[in-house]
Amino acid sequence: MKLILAPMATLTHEALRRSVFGFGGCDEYFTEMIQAGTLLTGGPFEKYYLHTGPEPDKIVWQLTGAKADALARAAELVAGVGGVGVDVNMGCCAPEIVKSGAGIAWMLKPYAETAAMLEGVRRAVENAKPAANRPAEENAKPAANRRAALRFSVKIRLGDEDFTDDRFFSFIDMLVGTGVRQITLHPRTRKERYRTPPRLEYVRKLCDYLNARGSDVKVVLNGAVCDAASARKAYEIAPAVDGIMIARAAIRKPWVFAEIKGTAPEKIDLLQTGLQFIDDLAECQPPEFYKTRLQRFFTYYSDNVQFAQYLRTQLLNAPTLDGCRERLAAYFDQCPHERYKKIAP
Ligand SMILES: Cc1cc2nc3c(=O)[nH]c(=O)nc-3n(C[C@H](O)[C@H](O)[C@H](O)COP(=O)(O)O)c2cc1C
Repeated sequence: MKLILAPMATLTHEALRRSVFGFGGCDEYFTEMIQAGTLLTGGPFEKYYLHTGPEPDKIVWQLTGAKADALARAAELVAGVGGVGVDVNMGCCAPEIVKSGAGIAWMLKPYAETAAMLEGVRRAVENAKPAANRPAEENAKPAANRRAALRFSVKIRLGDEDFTDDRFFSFIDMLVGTGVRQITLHPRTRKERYRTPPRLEYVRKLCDYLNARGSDVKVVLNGAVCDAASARKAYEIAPAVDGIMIARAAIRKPWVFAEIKGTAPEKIDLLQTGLQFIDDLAECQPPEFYKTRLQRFFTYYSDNVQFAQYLRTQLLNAPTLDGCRERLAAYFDQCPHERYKKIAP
């Protein structure tokens, strides 16, 4: 069973992937959602969304957008860069995204419209040409020997508040009909956001439903997995899943995948891990993004210490990367016993 880093806007960029990789990595890394329209118009920061390090062959591009045509063209572009797959975000509930017609809005539109968008993206992924920045050896191979086309997938929720099993599974029928190869289910409704526990039994129902129809579409479970015990429990609920996807816990603990695999070190140096993240951020992101990316990361990462709120406030108000480094070091100078976090075997 695969362990997968979830897509998280402003969080799952190369610096965070390097942190995860530093503890042994995971099986696939979803990028943060990439705005299809903006990617195509080629803004000054778009190149940063196309970083693939540190494990380019494990990248899954996640796209968001309200326009079918832009999504298809962006899919062709990212698929040309390489990686494992291209995913369409159909679960984001942020009001501005939904209002624009993207994210979960695709679960609420007439099926014909959503199916047409998905078919366009699938064709684009299948037809993508290798880009100039693919390794020359790959491009030189005869077409038949080149890497297979990237996988085409979607990430969804259960739907809107009035969702019913019938409606959910007829939506799944539509997805399968478009040639989707993998479905990640975050089993909450639009309004539930993160308030109620995810209904993981729906992941099992989805596996059973597809299995009963002889479908080979893969299912990935996402929601509230944060350590080995919760991963085990999730897997017991839905043993036919192909993978477990982790979002917030991977920011709090970039070692969470190692923890689940039983390969984490006995103790984690919280200072060194935090400093390394800041160094990687400086290398992988433009200065204009430092502040928001630092804030997002340390909002979660600070949970590792006793005075989390104090550390968070200190770091969120640090004016520069150096200021952030100094404040992080100062915290562990004051609380040296907190620097090393023990990982339960
Ligand atoms: C800060 C933040 C940003 C997110 N951005 C995205 C995104 O870009 N695309 C997406 O499909 N889901 C996004 N999500 C949802 C997560 O991928 C995931 O579905 C959700 O957090 C539940 O998983 P978890 O319980 O492991 O955190 C985001 C979640 C958070 C907290």
